Amino acid sequence: MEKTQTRHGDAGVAAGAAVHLRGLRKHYGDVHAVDGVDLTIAPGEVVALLGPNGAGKSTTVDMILGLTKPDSGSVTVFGATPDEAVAQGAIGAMLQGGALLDDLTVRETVTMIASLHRKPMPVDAALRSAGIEDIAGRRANKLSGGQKQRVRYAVALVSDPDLLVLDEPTAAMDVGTRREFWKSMYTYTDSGRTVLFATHYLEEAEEFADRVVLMRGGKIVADGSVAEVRALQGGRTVRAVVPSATEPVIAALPAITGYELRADRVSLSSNDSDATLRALLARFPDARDIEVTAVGLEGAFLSLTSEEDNR
Ligand SMILES: Nc1ncnc2c1ncn2[C@@H]1O[C@H](COP(=O)(O)OP(=O)(O)OP(=O)(O)O)[C@@H](O)[C@H]1O
Repeated sequence: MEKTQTRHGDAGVAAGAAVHLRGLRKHYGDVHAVDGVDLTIAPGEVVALLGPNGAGKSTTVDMILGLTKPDSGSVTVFGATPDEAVAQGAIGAMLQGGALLDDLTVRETVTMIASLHRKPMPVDAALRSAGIEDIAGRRANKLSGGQKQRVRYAVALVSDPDLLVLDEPTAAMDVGTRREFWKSMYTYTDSGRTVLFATHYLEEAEEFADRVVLMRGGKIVADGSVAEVRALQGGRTVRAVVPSATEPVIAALPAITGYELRADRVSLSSNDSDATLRALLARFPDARDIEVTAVGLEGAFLSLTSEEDNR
């Protein structure tokens, strides 16, 4: 829970934060795209922004980058306005479908962007980090979707920014390319830089983020470490093969919040897996291949983003 800040205290927090959003709002007619977001990201944090389609992630990202002006509320990036932070090269951004110039090669594209910045990293270092040295001579119109994404990543990186903001960075990448991409991100975050990325891939958030911010209907509905957000949706899943299972008995097992019975396979959602498992074994001694797993981030995501809008 965030504490109420005094004017002076809030200014102090804002100055020390990588990203500081306070009372941020953006409405389009009746659509409350972002509806009162408070968020402070400390330098060095790797934060995943999650939420279903239309939750307000891109609009939030656009306001952090100064591409969209809020209706009300404030945004600071390392204590400066977004425009100042961008001008200083402090923010690198990789946006969904950011345009690339078809006639330029990959190297020319990255070199051109580097020339716009005061203290860029060497172009070769950016190409290497993005894993695109081997296609440096290729024109943008000859690249696959995943390769284009990596060029956008090199473009975001070349100013050597302290904050990287990535909107669905791996959307067009295959599984192998995604792995490579995140490996390169590790190198970047190891040096203490800050990353905010919006994603639809929960496993990416689970694996790479220190912190998960879950949005729904323009508001933040959960914010914490992966383990904390997962724990908001307590409970476990008990799976077993139960040849003699019958639906009425399964449905009456203690502590279950849901069940599925397919042929002889039983899957039980439980908020006390010990009690459920004991009763299952007592009723069905032939139960075998038993598995108890914690509800993943996906379970928390689904439950937190699909509840009725009653907040
Ligand atoms: N320029 C705009 N004009 C009107 N409505 C907009 C505009 N931009 C966004 N919206 C609306 O604001 C809401 C939030 O959109 P936003 O793109 O921020 O969501 P998102 O969480 O990024 O979704 P997705 O996962 O689909 O990218 C949506 O209902 C969207 O239709």
